[in-house]
Amino acid sequence: MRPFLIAPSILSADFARLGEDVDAVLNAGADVVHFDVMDNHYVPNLTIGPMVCKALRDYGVTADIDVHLMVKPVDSLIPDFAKAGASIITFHPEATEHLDRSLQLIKESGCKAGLVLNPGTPLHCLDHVMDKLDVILLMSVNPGFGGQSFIPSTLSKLRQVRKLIDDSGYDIRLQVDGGVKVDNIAEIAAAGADMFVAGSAIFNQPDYKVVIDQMRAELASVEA
Ligand SMILES: O=C(CO)[C@@H](O)[C@H](O)COP(=O)(O)O
Ligand SMILES: [Fe+2]
Repeated sequence: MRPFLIAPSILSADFARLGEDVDAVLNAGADVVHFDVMDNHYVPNLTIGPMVCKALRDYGVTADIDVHLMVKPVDSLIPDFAKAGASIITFHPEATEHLDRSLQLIKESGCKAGLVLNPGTPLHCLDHVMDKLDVILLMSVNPGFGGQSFIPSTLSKLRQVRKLIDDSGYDIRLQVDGGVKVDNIAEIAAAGADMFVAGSAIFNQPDYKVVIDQMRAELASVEA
């Protein structure tokens, strides 16, 4: 399996000093910035858009920015986020009329593309698009809010998707998002995830490096 990636969700960052907080978490050892976009329509919460992504780039953030779109419809925002500096764009299949077209739009915009499956979303929507995916994101909470508890049935879903990816032969990351903490990250990795979104577990602690180091130590026990 490829190296594990830790992607702090900036939903739990300090928005009043976002650039500094993102720098701090990257300097503490995070790999990727997870950027949650909510529209108060597809999910019952409202967050940030392409201007904030561009602002982070202008501030000097060079790490990959992983844009998790929780918006409906998705297509019109894809070029806007690509221009704003997104590296990866993921969206939920329920939020678009044309799954394949939305994936193609992301690829054409020069970004990596991913699908996000909610806890209750079946796996069959992956069937005919595996060749267009760089990331499959399994939500381990229902989308809309940080700070929720990990839904345990995600573990068996992760095992199923890990097998699908391995059997497909495609180079696809398996990301998990929601309720990821130091005390469950090893179990989640053992089930097949290789990219871990964590918001409250990191940003609600005074020292980000301590948490990220603890997460890496847990992950090392799985790699061994
Ligand atoms: O997409 C979402 C929520 O919809 C996530 O990215 C959360 O922001 C993760 O937060 P924690 O569960 O880690 O606090
Ligand atoms: Fe997210």
